[in-house]
Amino acid sequence: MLARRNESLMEALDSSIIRAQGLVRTFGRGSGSVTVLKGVDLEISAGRLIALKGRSGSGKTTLINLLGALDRPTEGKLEFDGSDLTSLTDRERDRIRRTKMGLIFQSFALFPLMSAYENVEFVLRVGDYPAKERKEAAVFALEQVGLKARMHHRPFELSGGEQQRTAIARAIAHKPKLLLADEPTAELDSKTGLHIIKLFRDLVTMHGISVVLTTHDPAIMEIVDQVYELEDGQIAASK
Ligand SMILES: Nc1ncnc2c1ncn2[C@@H]1O[C@H](COP(=O)(O)OP(=O)(O)OP(=O)(O)O)[C@@H](O)[C@H]1O
Repeated sequence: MLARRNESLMEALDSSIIRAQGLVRTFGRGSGSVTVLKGVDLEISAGRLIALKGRSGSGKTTLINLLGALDRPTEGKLEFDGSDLTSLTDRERDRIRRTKMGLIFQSFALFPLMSAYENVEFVLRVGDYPAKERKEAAVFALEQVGLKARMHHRPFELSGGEQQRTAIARAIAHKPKLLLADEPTAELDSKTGLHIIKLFRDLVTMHGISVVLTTHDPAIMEIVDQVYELEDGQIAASK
């Protein structure tokens, strides 16, 4: 029994959560158009902590938006957890994003008048979770990010690191398979930023979540499993 469970865990870790082939993203039309991604190939296994780097304007956010089904590629194939994201309707893509992905942004984007707990619970409410499950899931997520003791505080009463922890709790409360984080440490000092990355590492290790984050910070690149660099619209593994 245990052996079988280990086997299925290994299979889960071996399988790809993201498969991108020849992703192209062009903005605008005609002579004013700009092609930011020019054929990105990327395969990300389940249970990995991945950093995406590249100079400003290289297309990191553009790529994160494609992976998060917030935007569609101009050309190319993009599979998430076995589903071909390019062939789905907007509604189906929304459902996959809401149930299987968590998104985290640089600016935390918390509701200022709600406590940390209410911020997390509200998103579960929008996702139609039954009331009892919402409470348990919200408290569990806040516990995981080390914020249970402060969960009834509002964002302005929390430090930047605690606000980002709240945003992470909100992104993991529905137990997603993939977390996408666009410069999640940009507004934090470097020590707090490293704590946040260690939290991502724990989530990857304990729950097999995959995390793809963008960063400019070399210290963070040291900690992740793999760094990919965007250059001239294409991607190269650099660690
Ligand atoms: N909706 C859009 N319409 C037109 N151009 C866009 C659009 N979105 C992004 N771009 C352009 O695509 C390029 C890549 O932008 P993107 O935000 O993906 O870069 P980035 O690597 O995340 O940069 P930074 O590190 O500064 O955040 C930029 O030149 C940007 O102006």
